[in-house]
Amino acid sequence: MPDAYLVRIGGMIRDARKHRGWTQAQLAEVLATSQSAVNRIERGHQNITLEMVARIGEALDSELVTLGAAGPTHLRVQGPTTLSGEIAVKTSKNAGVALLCATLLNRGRTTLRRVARIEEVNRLLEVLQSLGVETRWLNADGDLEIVPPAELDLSRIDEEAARRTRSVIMFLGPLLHRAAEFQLPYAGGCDLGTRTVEPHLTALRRFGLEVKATEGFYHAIVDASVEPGRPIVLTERGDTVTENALMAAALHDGVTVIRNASSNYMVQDLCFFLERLGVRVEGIGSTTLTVHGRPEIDVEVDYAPSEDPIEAMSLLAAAIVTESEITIKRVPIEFLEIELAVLEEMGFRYDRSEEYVAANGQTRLVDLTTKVSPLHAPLDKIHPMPFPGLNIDNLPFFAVIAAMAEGKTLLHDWVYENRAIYLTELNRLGARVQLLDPHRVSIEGPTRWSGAEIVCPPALRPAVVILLAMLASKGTSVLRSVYVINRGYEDLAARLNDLGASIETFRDS
Ligand SMILES: CC(=O)N[C@H]1[C@@H](OP(=O)(O)OP(=O)(O)OC[C@H]2O[C@@H](n3ccc(=O)[nH]c3=O)[C@H](O)[C@@H]2O)O[C@H](CO)[C@@H](O)[C@@H]1O
Ligand SMILES: C=C(OP(=O)(O)O)C(=O)O
Repeated sequence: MPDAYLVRIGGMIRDARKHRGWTQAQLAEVLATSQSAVNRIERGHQNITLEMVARIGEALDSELVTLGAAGPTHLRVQGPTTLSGEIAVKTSKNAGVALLCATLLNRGRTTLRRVARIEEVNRLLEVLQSLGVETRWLNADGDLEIVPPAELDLSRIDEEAARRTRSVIMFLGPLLHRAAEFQLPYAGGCDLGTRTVEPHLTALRRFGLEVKATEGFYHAIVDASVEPGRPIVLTERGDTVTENALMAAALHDGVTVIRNASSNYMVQDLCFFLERLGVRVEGIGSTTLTVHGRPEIDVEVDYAPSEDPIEAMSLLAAAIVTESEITIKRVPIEFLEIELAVLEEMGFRYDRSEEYVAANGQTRLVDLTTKVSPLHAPLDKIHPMPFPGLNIDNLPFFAVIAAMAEGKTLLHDWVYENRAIYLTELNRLGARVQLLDPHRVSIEGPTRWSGAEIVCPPALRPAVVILLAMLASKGTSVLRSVYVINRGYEDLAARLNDLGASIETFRDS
């Protein structure tokens, strides 16, 4: 079994080589070694000296190892670009983070397959490690092994990592069964305006959890004698609140009914995972979930979360803004149907393959091939709804799509206080986005995009939308401080480059 650090170094070398457009044989020739040696190095199957790392870095013109604290990363984009070829959608950030939290329910070893190697996952792994959980990447495919300690050390939680994620809030559900009293740092994440935690606290109170917010911490006290009894009715059909309630119910020795539950993709993946843990969940995919909990879970479990509908939507938007034909493989179609229906109404044409099943054995996937299509604005406004509506995280992509369409499109982002405001940054690239109020933008297309330098807004999806518009923009664009993109996308720049984009990653010297 290769060591995790060798796999990581191998992965970095493979990425840098692909970025250069070299084959393994070409790299081997420059290093005066064999193609099979390069193959072993990239798979983490060969011990590698520092000198070799330095030689490879030099050959690939890539800083594989940096000393000291690295500054923010930026992207330089040359446009306009036409994309071509195929790209496969990675597994979802939001199922990934829910499943990482859910591993805290299990005293046994959990293996998660093809987890997206994104910063949000990295931060949660740091938090888990700080509690004494052993985590290990098994290979370059993103298979991840998680082994909990006999007792979690909640006093040593990595605050800095925790505060950079929103998902740490989902530790509450599993932890309330493992400690009578504990503290969690306030959840952070994207700056989308105030995001409430009240629905989480209301739901978890039914399991005896009382939380006081003091000086940057949630101070939690658990009364284990409290049982949910009658059905838990969520005050919002939110995704993470549903997941928190599900995880609390999983270790509750009895049957818990959750009403007004989200039936979104990450919730479904969590339910399938809970079933693998031996927790029966009835009503998966509906808004009433009945959970048959177990007082103790100690199993060896292997699970493969499904593909990310938001990444699939991002890639559709990339094809549309660059007027390109690409094939997007492994699209979780059941979570993208409304988006595609709206796009069709706007004139978008595409081919879709027969359906096939994701590695979780449940989610239906297709391959989509985009066609260059003249678009027009839809007659009605575009607005998101909890699943099965148009996904809340997909709404921002309609800004860049609307900018390509003839006419005026109204987007109504009722969900987040700040997010629509960031879409006006597209104006710096030539778009005509008018902010009508903090939640509504009117976008007039088509657009003649031209390059500009923009600092990433502190929100994942709007930041990606700007990057996609840069692909279509004439000349050089610079997108500064892209951590926020790396929070939710693995190697996005390199993968777009594989489709023909020209994006260079750099740091301030
Ligand atoms: C880790 C994770 O899975 N994150 C997702 C999850 O975050 P999460 O579940 O944390 O979303 P929030 O609880 O912040 O909900 C998003 C916003 O929608 C509002 N709201 C939500 C449901 C509802 O029925 N009524 C209502 O008003 C909330 O008050 C909030 O302002 O769901 C969001 C909404 O799909 C997505 O943007 C996030 O990507
Ligand atoms: C808002 C998002 O994520 P998070 O809940 O992790 O902040 C998102 O994925 O767009």
